[in-house]
Amino acid sequence: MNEVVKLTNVIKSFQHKTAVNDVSFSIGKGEVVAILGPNGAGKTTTISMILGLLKPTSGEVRLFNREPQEREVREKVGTMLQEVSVIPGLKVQEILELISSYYPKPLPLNELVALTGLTEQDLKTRAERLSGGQKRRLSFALALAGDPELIIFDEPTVGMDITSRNRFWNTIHQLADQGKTIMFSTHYLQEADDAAERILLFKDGGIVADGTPAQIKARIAKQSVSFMVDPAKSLESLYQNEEIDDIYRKNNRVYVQSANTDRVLELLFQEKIGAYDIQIERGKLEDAFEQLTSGNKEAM
Ligand SMILES: Nc1ncnc2c1ncn2[C@@H]1O[C@H](COP(=O)(O)OP(=O)(O)OP(=O)(O)O)[C@@H](O)[C@H]1O
Repeated sequence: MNEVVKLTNVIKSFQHKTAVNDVSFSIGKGEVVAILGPNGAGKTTTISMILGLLKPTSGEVRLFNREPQEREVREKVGTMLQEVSVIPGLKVQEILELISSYYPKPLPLNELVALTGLTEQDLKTRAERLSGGQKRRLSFALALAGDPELIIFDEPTVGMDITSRNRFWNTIHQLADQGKTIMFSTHYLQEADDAAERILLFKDGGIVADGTPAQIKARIAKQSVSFMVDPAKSLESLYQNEEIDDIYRKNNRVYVQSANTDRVLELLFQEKIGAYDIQIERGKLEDAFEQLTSGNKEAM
């Protein structure tokens, strides 16, 4: 495989915290990959190491089979981070021309404008007068200025309105069609599902699932039987059953996940659990995601 990004047993510890704990994965040319996970899962730390902004405590990060800090590697990588900083005193067009001049094969200005939705007016505006949304467009244009082969975004759509969001993802798909490799982090399962062809699901500094959105959904959107029950009632006998994948409580209901819901119903009556208001449901994706990333009986 033509590997663009490769992490091998990467650990990053800060003084009192292991932010990334033994992560390994590789990403091939042309893949669009979402790093998905809740707050503090280690997404930004992982991205910072891929960009060469942080060094791993141990393990190895390689981009194009080289060190992330090498100049020739950095020229092939475009990024838009959470913090957007701009150069005050210069107009948008001047900033773009300046940054483009550092790259060996920059994209022409008109292409940058077409890809990012910058307007004629934006180009003439001084950086310090840009609105939040305009700053983001500039930052997106700067990420693409060097016509990068690998593009990395940390939570790119935070603060974007729906129109900007749609435009952003359309452009990403266009870039993916050109064979660019794209990584982005997000909190939102829906966004990862819509935009990525592969999801790396992070939790507590590790990867708990790696697959296509369809595979991840198939694994987490399991069928379940839900019911109300006296909270004092022990569910121990259910926990011991092999056909049951997981049991959790949400909004006073108990959810029992299993591929065999008929068997769960049988057990409920056999074991005299005292369940009432019983429902059989196909797990909702968002619920399953929440459950998966909030620490339950079984991780994937
Ligand atoms: N410089 C640092 N010093 C100490 N701890 C840190 C540092 N950077 C990150 N951490 C901790 O490492 C863990 C992972 O943080 P990280 O920012 O990578 O998570 P994240 O998945 O990007 O979260 P979010 O979605 O909130 O941005 C967190 O517990 C965070 O507090």
